[in-house]
Amino acid sequence: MPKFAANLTMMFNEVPFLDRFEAAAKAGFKYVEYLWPYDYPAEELKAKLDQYGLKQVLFNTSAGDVANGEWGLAAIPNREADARRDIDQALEYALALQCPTVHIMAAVVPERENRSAYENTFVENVRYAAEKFKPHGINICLEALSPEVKPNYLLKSQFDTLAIVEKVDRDNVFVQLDYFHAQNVDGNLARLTDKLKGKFSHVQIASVPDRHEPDEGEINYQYIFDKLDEIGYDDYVGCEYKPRGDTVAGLGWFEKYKN
Ligand SMILES: O=C(O)[C@H](O)C(=O)CO
Ligand SMILES: [Mg+2]
Repeated sequence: MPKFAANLTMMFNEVPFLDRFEAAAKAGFKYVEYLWPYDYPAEELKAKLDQYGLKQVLFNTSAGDVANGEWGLAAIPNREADARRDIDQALEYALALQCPTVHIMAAVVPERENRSAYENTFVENVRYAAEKFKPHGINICLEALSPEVKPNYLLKSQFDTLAIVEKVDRDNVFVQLDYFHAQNVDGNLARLTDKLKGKFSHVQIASVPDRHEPDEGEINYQYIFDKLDEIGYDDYVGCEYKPRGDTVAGLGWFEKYKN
């Protein structure tokens, strides 16, 4: 049965971020993920995890200058120093939070830019991270984002991500399989899951088209959860969705899966 992680960036936003750990634990979650930890000292976040008996299972490297259109630095040519500083900071946080996986964000590729230069930069920066994280047993995930959410992001299809993972060729680098994006871009989710078996190590879920709870929309998540069990997937499933309304009121779907 999947191990569900509350996404504290998207869920429980009825309360301030630091109160969401308690809210998630009270709602029955044992695992959490969120996009970025860097606004808080790692010690403060670890104290919250310990206080409420939660395990951190994922966070991202920096998004960069979001106000100016950046969404990740690791693929931007000539920004390697910034990207590797962010990777080093992510390692510090992953160690402090005892977090097993870091999602390395790539970048938006502006129109008319040389796409292969971005891909090559990303491969080298991910290899740098893979080698720094390996001695600590920390994995890396790379994620495709649908153009509807993030136009011109380097990775669009799950197969773009798989191609980069294979080019990086390090055994602690995997696909982050976000079924919301996968349905928007690739579809054919059952066959896709079979094709990615063994190559993905973190899953995220949300309804399509509205990115709400997984109990609505065009994806039959019960079928997907059974599929994940069938292939022996025993990593985490991040609930990266915008609640329709009150977070707790929307957790009826979770009742039967409480870990
Ligand atoms: O947006 C997503 O689906 C990613 O998981 C993320 O955290 C940043 O793009
Ligand atoms: Mg995602």
